[in-house]
Amino acid sequence: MSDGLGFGFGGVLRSALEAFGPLCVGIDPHDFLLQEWGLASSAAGVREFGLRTVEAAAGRAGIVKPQVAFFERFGSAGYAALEEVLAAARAAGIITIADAKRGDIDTSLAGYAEAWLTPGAPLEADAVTVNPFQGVGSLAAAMEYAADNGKGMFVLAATSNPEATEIQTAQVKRPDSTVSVSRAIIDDVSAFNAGRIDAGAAYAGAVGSIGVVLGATVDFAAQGVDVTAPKSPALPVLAPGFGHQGAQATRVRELFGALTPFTIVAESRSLLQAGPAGLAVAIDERAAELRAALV
Ligand SMILES: O=C(O)c1cc(=O)[nH]c(=O)n1[C@@H]1O[C@H](COP(=O)(O)O)[C@@H](O)[C@H]1O
Repeated sequence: MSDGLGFGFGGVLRSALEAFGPLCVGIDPHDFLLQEWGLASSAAGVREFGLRTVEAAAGRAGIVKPQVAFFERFGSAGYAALEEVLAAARAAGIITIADAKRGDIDTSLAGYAEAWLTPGAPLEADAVTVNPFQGVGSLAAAMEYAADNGKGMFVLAATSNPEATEIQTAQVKRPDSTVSVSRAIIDDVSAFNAGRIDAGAAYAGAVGSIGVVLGATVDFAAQGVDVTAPKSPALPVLAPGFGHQGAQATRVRELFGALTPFTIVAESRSLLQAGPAGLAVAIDERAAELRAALV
């Protein structure tokens, strides 16, 4: 399968963004939300929560992001619930990002890539979040696997939580410069995407299969992250931190600058707290606000 030229995950993402705008509905069945929704804190509860969220998102948002942790706490029954939620989203034509934040040495990470990104696998998603603490190089084989299968990955680079600043602003020596850890991760992912495009086949509209996670609460300038120049191929950005964590979705262009066209605006609690009866309206309202802000 080709990628980066509009046929792989980058192409799928581009179509979803064109059709629905950048809103990604997080599926985070916290206990307080299960209670508010009148659901049990159980595998059956998270299953129902996930399926109802997919139903509300269908035709309103192009992307959902189930937070694997909230399903995993119920063991195999929780995973069975997650499989159903992922399948329902796929059947509804919604892009799925499994928020599993996996990281390990390359051979073990390959197992995770197989679990989440193999077409037909029980936990098949369109993309998975990964943690580069063991080095972006440890992700290389998995990134190739993703791209070969028309799938995507989002590599944590500048995360939304305040505790991350110390490690992510640490300086890394590169041949020509010294850059922050966040910047180094973004550069490495961008280099991977560029390398997947055949030499001489540069295509102005290409979108990479591998993206980065950049939290909307981060001060990018202070963290050495450059959002002033577009990447080629375009770099998909998963941007949590909107809504409950304080960033305003309507400020997406101001915050993400040249990266805005492929920035995914992810919100979980701020939408989900509308409850099962109000969720569809909440998604419609946020999607419309975003479309208006991006005109
Ligand atoms: O990878 C993520 O999605 C992620 C990265 C990050 O830097 N910060 C962050 O909050 N997240 C996830 O995004 C979601 C945010 O949820 P809300 O704060 O309720 O919108 C949670 O599932 C987090 O695990």
